[in-house]
Amino acid sequence: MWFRDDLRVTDHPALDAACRRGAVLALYVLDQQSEGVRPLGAAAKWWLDGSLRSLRESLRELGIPLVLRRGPAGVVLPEVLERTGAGGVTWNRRYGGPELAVDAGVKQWCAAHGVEAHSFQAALLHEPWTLRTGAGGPYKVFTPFWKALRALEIRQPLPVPGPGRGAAAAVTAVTGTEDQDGWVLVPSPAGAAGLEAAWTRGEAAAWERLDDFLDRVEDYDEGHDRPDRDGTSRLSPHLRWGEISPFAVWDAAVRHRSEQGSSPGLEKFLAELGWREFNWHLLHQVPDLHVRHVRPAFDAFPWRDPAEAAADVRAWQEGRTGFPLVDAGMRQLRSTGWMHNRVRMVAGSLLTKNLLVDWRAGEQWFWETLVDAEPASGPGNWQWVAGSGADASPFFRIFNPLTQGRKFDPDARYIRRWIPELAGDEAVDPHEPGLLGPSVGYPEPVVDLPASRARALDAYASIR
Ligand SMILES: Cc1cc2nc3c(=O)[nH]c(=O)nc-3n(C[C@H](O)[C@H](O)[C@H](O)COP(=O)(O)OP(=O)(O)OC[C@H]3O[C@@H](n4cnc5c(N)ncnc54)[C@H](O)[C@@H]3O)c2cc1C
Repeated sequence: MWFRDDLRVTDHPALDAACRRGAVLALYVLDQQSEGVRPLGAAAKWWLDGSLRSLRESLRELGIPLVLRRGPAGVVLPEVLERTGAGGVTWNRRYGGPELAVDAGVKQWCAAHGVEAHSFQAALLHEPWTLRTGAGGPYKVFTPFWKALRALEIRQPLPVPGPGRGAAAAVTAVTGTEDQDGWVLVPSPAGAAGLEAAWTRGEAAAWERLDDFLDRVEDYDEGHDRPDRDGTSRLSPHLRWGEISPFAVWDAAVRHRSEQGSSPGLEKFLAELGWREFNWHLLHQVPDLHVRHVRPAFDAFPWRDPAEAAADVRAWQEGRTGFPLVDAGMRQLRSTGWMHNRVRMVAGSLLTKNLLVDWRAGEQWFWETLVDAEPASGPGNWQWVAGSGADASPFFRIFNPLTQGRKFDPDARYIRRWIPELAGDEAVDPHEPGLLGPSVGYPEPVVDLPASRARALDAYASIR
């Protein structure tokens, strides 16, 4: 059984199928080499490290050994299958272009060598090729996509397989496993202190978070846009790593609804799961979504020259733009590997519109620093923010980061939490940083908002 972005034992169709068939060996391949597969960012590696350790424990309880290997999966899989003499291999499907190519290669090898290969749907509520518009094409607009998705049946999650299906120790010995410590997924444990403080990785933690969130899902409608509150589920890294399946989340939410009654909060939450699906379906249509514009007109967009914009990009990365909501978010990101969705949108708008920096630079930074970084919702949302994506926010919708701060962090609790320079004097309004001057040690704004807004609109006019 080949584990990938599905580091769990509950609702795991590939594990379930393998256990029904015979003795099971679990394999995880750290593949940073196959063509086109994007090497993981630092925060993602940190998450993977803990998640794999947690998975190993869950599998141990089932008596299933976990073998760890590194290298191109198209080479490692055949080698492991040959060494063990396995009659079959199962996995849950992935949807990124390079990953699909790797999986197709392994399937081909299996067919040529008399090894059965079976893949399963586990990461998405519906396969990207099953949802089609009336004209037969893929959806490019969220609302009809969501309507179509909801009209189809969603299967029930599977239980954890029964114990006693693990392969014999001799099989593991012949395969050879690598030592996870040797992978050095976390080069600087001290540097990961903020991540450690913010998260518990693994399947049990994912379920705990879901249960805790559903107790307050009724507040989600009002609270989901407020970074100063604990108003969202924070399930994104658990979903990213497949520690919990979307089927399990959906099922729990729907059961909550039948017990407690419907609420706008719960419906909004289900719709966010819909946005996750929408982005994965989009990735299936545009496999190089992290570099290719969904709207080709943006290929001619006059982004600023990277060398000229470098200092501004650094200020943005380090949370020193002089716009408190954005800086609070960028500092939250650096410290915890996560940022509130509203702040992601405002930070993205400042970078791509006021600073006129190519969204791909922002996406790359998020890829490096987010614990939930993934190839669909990352680029999909960046293109949404930049205006180049499917069903995107129009380019001329340029957030004012100061107004956004006042609206969504009215008491400046979020800002004060992440920007100590602005936390000291209660009499000072952190939403007006320009008035504070450098005396508090907080930078002046990197751009003039009205002038940069006008520059962005001119740039957009040039490609229309
Ligand atoms: C510029 C930008 C980059 C982003 N990059 C990523 C990314 O790399 N990975 C990622 O998972 N999300 C990304 N998002 C979407 C969103 O910000 C996060 O999914 C959300 O903040 C996660 O917090 P949560 O789990 O508390 O979400 P909740 O509000 O509790 O939502 C529940 C789940 O729905 C899904 N979801 C919610 N909003 C979105 C959305 N806009 N798009 C897709 N799925 C969504 C997530 O799986 C999330 O866990 C990005 C958004 C922006 C604006």
